[in-house]
Amino acid sequence: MQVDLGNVLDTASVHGVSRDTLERLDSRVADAHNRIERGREANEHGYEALNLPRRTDPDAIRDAVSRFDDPSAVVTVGIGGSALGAATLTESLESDVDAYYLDNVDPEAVERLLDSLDLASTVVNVVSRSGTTAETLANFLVVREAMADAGVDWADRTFVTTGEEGNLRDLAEKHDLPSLPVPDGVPGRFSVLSTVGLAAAAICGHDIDAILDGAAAQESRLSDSLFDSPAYAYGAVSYALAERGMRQNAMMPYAESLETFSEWFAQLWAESLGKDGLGQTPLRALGATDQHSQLQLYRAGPRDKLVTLVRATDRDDVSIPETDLDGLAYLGGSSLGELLDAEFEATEASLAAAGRPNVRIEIDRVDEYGLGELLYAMEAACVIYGELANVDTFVQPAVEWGKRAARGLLGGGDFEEADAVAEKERLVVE
Ligand SMILES: O=P(O)(O)OC[C@H]1O[C@](O)(CO)[C@@H](O)[C@@H]1O
Repeated sequence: MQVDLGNVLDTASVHGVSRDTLERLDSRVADAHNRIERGREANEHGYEALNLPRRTDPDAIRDAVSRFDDPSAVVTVGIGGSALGAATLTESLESDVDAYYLDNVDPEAVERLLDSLDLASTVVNVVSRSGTTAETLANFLVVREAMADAGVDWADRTFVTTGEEGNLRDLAEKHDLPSLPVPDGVPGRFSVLSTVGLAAAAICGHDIDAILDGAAAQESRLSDSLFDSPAYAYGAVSYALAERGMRQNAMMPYAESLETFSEWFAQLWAESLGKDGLGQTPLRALGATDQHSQLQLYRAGPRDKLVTLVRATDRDDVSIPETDLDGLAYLGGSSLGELLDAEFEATEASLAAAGRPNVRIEIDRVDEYGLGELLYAMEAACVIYGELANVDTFVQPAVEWGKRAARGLLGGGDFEEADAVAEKERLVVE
């Protein structure tokens, strides 16, 4: 994996950073790295996430899911970091096992999925660190009833990934369900390289050792200089640009298989860095498609965005047939991969020509190793950004208000937040 910072330098973009600025920033990176290393060595909450490549036990994960012989599908019932990491892995890699995610409570979508499944050959993986998340538990109760209605012994097709306490742990113990622990000290958005993200990947037959090997490769690159660590280079430069007004970061992978990665990145970046009025808003984009929908804004809209362009340098390819159609001969005999690369490089240069900062991230292939590298590097980038911004990267207190309001609206307790919902200001136009 490599990161190319060329187009964020002040020689390439307005609001860019000078090499002198990067050198000064590097001394702050050294301090932040030392703080991170102390946190890792002490297994401190959050920093522990960066120890996962060495701490996660792939054999324990494989053993736990080995009981489910030859499933046709796996449904992960979870939300946020309890679903997005697994989804990123399974939707980036090919498998004979269909992987689905119930990470919302849209009744039509839940019903449509359950109606489509052969529940007798489906594995259900219920994932919740807290074991109390309303959406996850509600969906599990619906799935359990659907399995019972289908004459399927739900306890025989279900395993649970959860903390040591909470409703889900109680349920697992009550019904003697197979379960996997969630790692202590690792917030959900940082847990993809643990049981939380790797169990579904293992059920789908993916090489979870290679995922961890890729992550370990990026772990080995963490250093006291951003010039020696792709992860720290990306995180530090993202921070420096946010300080210069680039308060949005468009994550734009040029690979359909990385579309869900952008969703995972969005939670990681938003929930970690959106604190104390600070943060950098992650935008989800996909190349080359969003050149035809969002590039106009990125290139000619407000000068408030960093664009992160991601691609694999090696991929399977499809030839474009020769053609005698006027004006299209230049495409004939080329390939879709060559066209995708040309679009990537043209978009990169187009942004630079308009003085719009952009970073290039390249992995070799979208395979288990490459995904492990990319995911670990983004987590480490997020951690160093949080240290430089001096925010508490590993908590998410702002999400609790809405949870209390929703629970109160459903009669789950007396919460003043629910009262506030009833007092909404109204100006209705029909
Ligand atoms: O794994 P849990 O405890 O169900 O939480 C799911 C998600 O909800 C959040 O706690 C936010 O509400 C995320 O940080 C987390 O990934």
